[in-house]
Amino acid sequence: MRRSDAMENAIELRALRKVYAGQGGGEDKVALEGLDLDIPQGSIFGLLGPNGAGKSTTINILAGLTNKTSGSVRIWGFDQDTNPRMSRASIGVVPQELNVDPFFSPRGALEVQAGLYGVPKSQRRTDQILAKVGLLDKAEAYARTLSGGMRRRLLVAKALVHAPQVLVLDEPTAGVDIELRQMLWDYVRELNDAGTTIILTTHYLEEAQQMCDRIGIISQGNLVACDDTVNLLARMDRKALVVTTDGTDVPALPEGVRGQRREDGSLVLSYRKSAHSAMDLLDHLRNQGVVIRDMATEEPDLEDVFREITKSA
Ligand SMILES: Nc1ncnc2c1ncn2[C@@H]1O[C@H](COP(=O)(O)OP(=O)(O)OP(=O)(O)O)[C@@H](O)[C@H]1O
Repeated sequence: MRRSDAMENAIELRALRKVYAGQGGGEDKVALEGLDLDIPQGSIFGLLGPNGAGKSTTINILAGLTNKTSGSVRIWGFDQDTNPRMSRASIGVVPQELNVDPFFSPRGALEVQAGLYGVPKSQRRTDQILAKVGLLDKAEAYARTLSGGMRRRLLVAKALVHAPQVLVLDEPTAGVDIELRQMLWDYVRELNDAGTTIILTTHYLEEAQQMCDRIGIISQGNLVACDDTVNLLARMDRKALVVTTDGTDVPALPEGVRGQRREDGSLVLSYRKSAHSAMDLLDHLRNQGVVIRDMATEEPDLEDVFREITKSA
């Protein structure tokens, strides 16, 4: 099938199913139950889910590293089955594991990768990419002498040699220090601004909230939520009132309101926006004789959304 010109999605998954065969008479494992997922062109899309949800399986199928059991995968409008060459050329994947060939220098590794993808010598941008990821001064170093952070950057560079329209990063900042994380995100934003669609998985929900304009949540092989980040947050009916009080106990609270002391001693009241207001709760506390020194309200974050959605799923 040909690439459709009216394409708006960088990725389209339909009824994507993956069953891992049980080893040595063990039970089969259904990792993806039949995933339907659209990832819009130009987005920074976060694929989230608890451990074992099926994120890596999805990414490995996109990368062509794992065979799907059934369903269809379209990358940049190219069907993976009927147009494997073009669909593969449209995507670059930065794997989770820091596997780099210890005997290649970064420059050598990029040249080999470019060869694998059939990038003609005249079109290679090896040193430009190395400079972008801050590895130009290490271009000739043995990969085995690179630090973890440098290896991560080398893997990003490798995924970019064929200038893919879609870049997938599987847990790119796991175990990465703050400085490198910032540099990585700056670069990812730069690539996105230049038109690359970004898909990432991360366990840092705060990071996903900051980086991703759209988020899909997988749980037990099913897509349980998929929406723009702002909509996901707005969907939450929860809010929190944080008060500094004189006492240290948690007073009696109206039904449906959860109260908890934080380590700093502040009292957090978590409530449904549709059922209570901060003003009601302040009145309630005062009526109980609680002396309030300071107050603030907090909107829900992605952590709350994630907890709520995966709990009900
Ligand atoms: N090669 C395999 N053989 C058998 N089962 C597998 C294999 N790979 C993954 N699984 C199982 O499939 C399910 C989904 O795994 P997957 O690695 O896709 O989850 P994940 O969302 O990436 O998890 P994590 O956040 O822990 O990386 C899990 O139950 C896992 O144990």
